[in-house]
Amino acid sequence: MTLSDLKNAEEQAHLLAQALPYMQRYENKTVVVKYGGHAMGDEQLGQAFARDVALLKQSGINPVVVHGGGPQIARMLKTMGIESRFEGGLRVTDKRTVEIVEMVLAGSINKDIVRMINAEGEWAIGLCGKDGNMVFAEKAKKTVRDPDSNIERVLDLGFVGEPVEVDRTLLDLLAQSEMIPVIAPVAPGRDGHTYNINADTFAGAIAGSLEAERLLFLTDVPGVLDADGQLIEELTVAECRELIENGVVTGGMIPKIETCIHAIERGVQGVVIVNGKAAHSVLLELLTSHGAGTLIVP
Ligand SMILES: Nc1ncnc2c1ncn2[C@@H]1O[C@H](COP(=O)(O)OP(=O)(O)O)[C@@H](O)[C@H]1O
Ligand SMILES: CC(=O)N[C@@H](CCC(=O)OP(=O)(O)O)C(=O)O
Repeated sequence: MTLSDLKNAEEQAHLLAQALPYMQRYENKTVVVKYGGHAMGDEQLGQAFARDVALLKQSGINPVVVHGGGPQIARMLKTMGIESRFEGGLRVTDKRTVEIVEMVLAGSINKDIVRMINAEGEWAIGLCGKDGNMVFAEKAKKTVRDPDSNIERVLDLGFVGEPVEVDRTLLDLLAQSEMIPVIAPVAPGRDGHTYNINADTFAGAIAGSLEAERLLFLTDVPGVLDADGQLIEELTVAECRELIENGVVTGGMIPKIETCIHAIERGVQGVVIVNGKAAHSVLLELLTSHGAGTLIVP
């Protein structure tokens, strides 16, 4: 059952009673929600997501939204006639591409999410890593192993960054205020360049710095799927590594899983990958006994 299905006060009271222990558990705690580009696009679902975020804040929880926008960037690049390709789940980003990435992520998508949360009566504030010196990045140093020769090769991904410094000052201030931060994964380097950071990686860095109680990934699949396409409800870090190595996890799921592993190793209490295409997946995951998706544990 979703909140929108509720028809009468009795049902609402029942649901509230069920949610109360969970609300108390997360009270004054930080929950980082990574809203993936594939989970976006439908206005009603987007508004349901915004309502969930607003409800968390109203319940005394500290929600921090980090968003992606891969498909939206792809559309804009196509319109502008710019070719784009991925290596190991990351977009190879040249100078022109990083400008479009910043425009789409820190511009239109960020402000659209802010608009939707504000429409729920809250005060969202749209940011990226540049604001308040929040995040500094370095050029990503990624390698891939050639499956035939087993030789490791360094990838030059251009202006793809990895977050190397996170300053939580601004986010701590916002946590004590009415504001809900909505953050785009773009950050400057100390070298003066702007870097495109995978939104999962960025969300992991923010969650780690804030010592978040939970990190939730909203994507377009029910969770991590096995080789037969069945949902895996719980995974250990070792099992995650195995799934990447044997090729069951590919594409955009690779940075997501890698982020989960890092986040767990840095002390984030729980990491969950859920279906952002199901209405109110954030509330259902956090505030009901039937949490959905894949839970990653140490
Ligand atoms: N084993 C797997 N289980 C689930 N999804 C997978 C798996 N391997 C690859 N994927 C892909 O990962 C995608 C989610 O990552 P991504 O495209 O980056 O989404 P988002 O925009 O939400 O970050 C899924 O749509 C799916 O195509
Ligand atoms: C380096 C890199 O790949 N950056 C991503 C940033 C957006 C993103 O991660 O969006 P999703 O969460 O929707 O996939 C990109 O350019 O697509």
